Amino acid sequence: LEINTMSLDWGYTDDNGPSTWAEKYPLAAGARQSPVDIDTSKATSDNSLVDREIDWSYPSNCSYRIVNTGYGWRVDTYGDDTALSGGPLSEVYKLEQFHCHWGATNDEGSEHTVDGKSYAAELHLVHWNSEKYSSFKEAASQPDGLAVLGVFMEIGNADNAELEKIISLIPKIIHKGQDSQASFDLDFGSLLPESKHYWTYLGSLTTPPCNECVIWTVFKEPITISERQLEVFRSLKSVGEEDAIEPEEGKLVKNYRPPLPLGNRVLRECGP
Ligand SMILES: NS(=O)(=O)c1ccc(NCc2ccco2)c([N+](=O)[O-])c1
Ligand SMILES: [Zn+2]
Repeated sequence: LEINTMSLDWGYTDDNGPSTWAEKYPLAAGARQSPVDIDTSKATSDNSLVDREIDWSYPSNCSYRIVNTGYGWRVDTYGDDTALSGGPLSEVYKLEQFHCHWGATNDEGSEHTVDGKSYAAELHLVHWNSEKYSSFKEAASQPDGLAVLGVFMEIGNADNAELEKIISLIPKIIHKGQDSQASFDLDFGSLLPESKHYWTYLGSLTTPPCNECVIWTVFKEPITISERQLEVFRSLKSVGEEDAIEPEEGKLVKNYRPPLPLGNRVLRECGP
């Protein structure tokens, strides 16, 4: 019996991409899925969020490892001294990890879109409700368990210097499963936009198992990265070193889920 370990049970190709996920991951067909298109005419700026700005606090040494998940890069963080609060959040959430989604060309790649516009990439900072739950895993099964900050990334002329610290490590994790211990000093202020203007809604993980456990906060203002930096993301491979394939095969050129219907969910907006 030859088990073909090469075929992933989900991914971003025509035969295992987002339109097939619900076959193996039924939550993907839920009514509270992410991402969504942010229709700015539907966003309500009611007083429920007035003066409820998002407050984050991350020590620069909280990142300890970067790993190739097969779906992209992910930086794992020590959450102990981190905190995310305010905005739509009723408790303090701790940073678990951050990662990114991108496309094959610069006119796609973000997961959320704004009035139908895609950005070239989208950064996700994932937090969990450590006030109410005792672990990330437990929180990921609760409707208010996770809080993810979404930051749009657009192509600019300059490199993003902080992101460069991550990009410089990517050649060490080209293949799925590879990781690099890295306690780099990261100024998160450069990975988040200056403006705290955001949209927020109740959604899900944007990859299987698509748990509907995320309070999403998407910043309106993008940060910029260079084309070269984005090309480095695209050099990552979705297969392991042992998978004998052609050099050009298995490149992670896209890892974004297209938007799902907002349905009857409320989309709130806050900020100047
Ligand atoms: N693109 S995202 O920020 O929504 C996202 C997607 C998947 C997973 N994880 C997949 C997973 C497995 C069990 C529980 O969680 C995470 N995360 O873990 O923070 C975040
Ligand atoms: Zn993500």
